[in-house]
Amino acid sequence: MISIPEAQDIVLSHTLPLGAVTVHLSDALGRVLAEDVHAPDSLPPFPASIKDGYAVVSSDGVGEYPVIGESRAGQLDELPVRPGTVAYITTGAPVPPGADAVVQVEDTEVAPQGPDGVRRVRINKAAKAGQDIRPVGSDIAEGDIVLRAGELVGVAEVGILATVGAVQLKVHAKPKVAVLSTGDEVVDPATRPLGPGQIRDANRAMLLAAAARGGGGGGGGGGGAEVLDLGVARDTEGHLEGCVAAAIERRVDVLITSGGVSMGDRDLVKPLLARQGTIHFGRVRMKPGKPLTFATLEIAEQGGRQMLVFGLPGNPVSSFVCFNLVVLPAIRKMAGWAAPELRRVAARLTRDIPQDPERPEYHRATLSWGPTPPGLASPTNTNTNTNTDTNTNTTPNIVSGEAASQQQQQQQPAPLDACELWAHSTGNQISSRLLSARSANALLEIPCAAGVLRAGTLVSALLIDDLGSMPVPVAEGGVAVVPTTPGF
Ligand SMILES: Nc1nc2c(c(=O)[nH]1)N[C@H]1C(S)=C(S)[C@@H](COP(=O)(O)OP(=O)(O)OC[C@H]3O[C@@H](n4cnc5c(N)ncnc54)[C@H](O)[C@@H]3O)O[C@H]1N2
Ligand code: MOO
Repeated sequence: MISIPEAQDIVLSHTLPLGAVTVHLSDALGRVLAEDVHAPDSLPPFPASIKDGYAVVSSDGVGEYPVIGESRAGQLDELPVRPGTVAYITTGAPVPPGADAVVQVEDTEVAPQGPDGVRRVRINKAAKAGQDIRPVGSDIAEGDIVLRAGELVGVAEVGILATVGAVQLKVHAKPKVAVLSTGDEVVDPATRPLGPGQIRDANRAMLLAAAARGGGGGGGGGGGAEVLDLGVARDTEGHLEGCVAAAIERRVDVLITSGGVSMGDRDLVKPLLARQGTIHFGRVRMKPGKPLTFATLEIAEQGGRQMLVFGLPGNPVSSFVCFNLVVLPAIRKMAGWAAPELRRVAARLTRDIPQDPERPEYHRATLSWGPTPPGLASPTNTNTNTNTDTNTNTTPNIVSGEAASQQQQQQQPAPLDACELWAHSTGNQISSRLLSARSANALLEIPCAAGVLRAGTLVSALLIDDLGSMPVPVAEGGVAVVPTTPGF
């Protein structure tokens, strides 16, 4: 059996970024740019006022001046401001020729009109040359590369692209991903009541959602695959073969199957893949997901193009974990991500976690950031320890209820450096229990050993969702205990 890092390397070595396609700006979110984007002009394109006030000649200083005109945003007035005069100006408007500073309206007062009927203003504070003016190109200079090929388009990037007028963009194509469930017991989610021996198909809906979401940031926003639902293959060679043929015919880049990859006499996926292509691995040292299978099919009748096939184990949690660990990085690489691997952070366990003596485990957990949760003493070590014994370095003091509440009161407000990421286990980790993936934003990397990792131990965690929706720790009484920068 190979390890997960080996499996990931094999998968990525068979995965190539897809070619470029042109999309409209409105479809760019979550995509990876396939070319550099230049600014065709400067921003601001003219010297622009930062304030509502008066455009002045700075050397004039404090005094009363006639207001010889107005410059408003969107209206270019060519009136020159000569020494001894000022012009009214609004935020974002072009600074008229002759003026070299802006005095905000708060530093002025209306003065009595002159005998000529011209409005006058008193400037109460002398301005320095350049004050409250954004020079031409100070935000973006003409010709600047504002985004580079390989960059992921997020929300701010959409704004940047719009700013420079890039409405047609070259991005990497989205991979086409087909999802197929297998098994005679697996029936449509709409089935009610279930017949004897039946279970509803959880994997297909879940894997379609996971592939469509991709990895451009939790909660959607593109970046995922174009998905195709292939339904459920019955446990016959003929039907399974027909479903794989449908994936080929639809020219998908990736086929994800679930179920039928372990050792049963109806586990037909591996033999079929072996007949039609090359199986690169069929068992991985991991929990859950041991029978994870990866194959490539070369489609002769389609110019020898390659289709990746991931045979995920049928247990829903195994499918979920395997998708994140090996399929998602492949989808990301196809979509142009330069670093498609899951991101790793460190987090401390909030409770003891038993280890598996045979396989390293990807333990589903919800990470949250904050001070030490009630009941755990402040961490004193940064040691990841796999021993079974009660090592004092990794075993926090569990404080009494009263002491815990005193500690909680003292945590108002907690210092920033007393906060860190905490990993809350999702409970029973059996691979059939999909509720163990509920609200999980990380897979904890629990080493293979005959022991227990104690509460307070620091472990590595792979992010499978963004942290923007992580839970907010609250102290007893409902008070938020997440601190801010001192003085904020
Ligand atoms: N003799 C052995 N048996 C098993 C081994 C082994 O090494 N030796 N490995 C076990 C492990 S680990 C896993 S994981 C499973 C994976 O088995 P399969 O991929 O062949 O999956 P199935 O047998 O088809 O189904 C397993 C389980 O999941 C349910 N299932 C399947 N598809 C779906 C679906 N779309 N939605 C919801 N649930 C689904 C299915 O009913 C089974 O309960 O094999 C072990 N066996
Ligand atoms: O690997 Mo299986 O996914 O343990 O249940």
